[in-house]
Amino acid sequence: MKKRIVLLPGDGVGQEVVQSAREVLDAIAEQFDHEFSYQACDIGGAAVDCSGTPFPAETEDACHQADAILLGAVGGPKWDQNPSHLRPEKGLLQLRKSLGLFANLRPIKGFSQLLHASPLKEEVVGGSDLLIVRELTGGLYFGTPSEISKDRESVVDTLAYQRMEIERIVEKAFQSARLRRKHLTSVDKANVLESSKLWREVVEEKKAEYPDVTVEHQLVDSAAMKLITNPTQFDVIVTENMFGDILSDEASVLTGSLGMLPSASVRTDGVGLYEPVHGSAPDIAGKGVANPIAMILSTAMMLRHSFQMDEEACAVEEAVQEVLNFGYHTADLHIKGGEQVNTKEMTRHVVEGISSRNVSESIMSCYA
Ligand SMILES: NC(=O)C1=CN([C@@H]2O[C@H](COP(=O)(O)OP(=O)(O)OC[C@H]3O[C@@H](n4cnc5c(N)ncnc54)[C@H](O)[C@@H]3O)[C@@H](O)[C@H]2O)C=CC1
Ligand SMILES: CC(C)CC(=O)C(=O)O
Ligand SMILES: [Mg+2]
Repeated sequence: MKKRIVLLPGDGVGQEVVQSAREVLDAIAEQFDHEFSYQACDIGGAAVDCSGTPFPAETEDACHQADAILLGAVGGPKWDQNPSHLRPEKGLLQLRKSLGLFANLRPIKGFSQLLHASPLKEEVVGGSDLLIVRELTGGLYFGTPSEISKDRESVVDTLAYQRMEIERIVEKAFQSARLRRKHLTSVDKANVLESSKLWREVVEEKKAEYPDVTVEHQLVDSAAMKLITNPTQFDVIVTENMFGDILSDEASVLTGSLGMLPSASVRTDGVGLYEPVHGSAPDIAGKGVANPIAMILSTAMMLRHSFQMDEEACAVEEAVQEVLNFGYHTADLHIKGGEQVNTKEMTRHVVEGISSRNVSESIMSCYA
């Protein structure tokens, strides 16, 4: 199969982990006889430096024509003082909005080898397997007005949602729950926010269409606590943009590292954007030590969701599983008796796992 993939490395460790994704895709193409063509484009701080904007028109055009997009991360201290329209993060928000990618799927499933890599007790973390369905193109990150007064004495951000925006993400979450353990937790702040009251109302209306799915509502503050004290109570969590952003970084603790969490940003049909949950990690950028697994698992999500390449996605996930079985891990993790490796070595081990695989092997496990 022929596929056009746009690569958006962005900034910091984004550059390093997108290179890993490309090597993994090359191995998949060779093993399964596909033809992947790549177009690398600028976004974020790199684009501000080259073109004076975090989301150049050429990048936007390329993304609209692609079969799928892989993004590393954007941002870093170099651009922290930029005015808001020249912030790298703005480029990513514009990309998501331009493509209408309203649903961000963030699976959180720990690997058994990494149970003790979490600071939480093994008996708490064990068996946790959840999916955060985060609304991605509305809420506080997109509301207007969003401005600071000239005298810098007052500031406003706006949390706005249209009913339609809530309905479509809630539907996506119900559909996802149907394919999993059929339990949906809607997380909001309905004791205070009008947007959350409408959110809760929409969930209540929609649940009649999904009688096989059990539904509960939780307030975001206590949900944040339960996520790390009793994570196995969750199957699918649906929530608005900023709550989902924060809860998913928190949930990464269950897996041992933020460097383990993949994501897919999708709409009802069409192109998808696949991006790790983590950011540009300026504290380790350029050192070659970043964990590439979040990006590699995002690549597996791309194969499955955008290209319907289930076996190929499983091959990537199984190779990651195998590498961890051998005890290889990057510096953000620890495996008892294992060996610490850098980004390139980790990637090479995953690539070797894919290349040495017998294509007729049965599918052992699928990550998401
Ligand atoms: N999707 C994106 O492009 C995102 C961009 N950002 C941007 O990234 C920059 C840094 O933000 P932070 O709050 O520091 O969050 P971050 O996610 O970049 O890093 C948080 C911590 O996790 C570690 N970490 C992250 N990814 C890792 C990986 N692959 N391997 C090993 N360790 C990893 C980092 O070293 C750091 O200690 C900011 O400019 C922020 O706006 C933040 C989140 C998402
Ligand atoms: C630009 C930010 C909203 C990126 C981020 O933290 C995320 O999407 O998780
Ligand atoms: Mg985030």
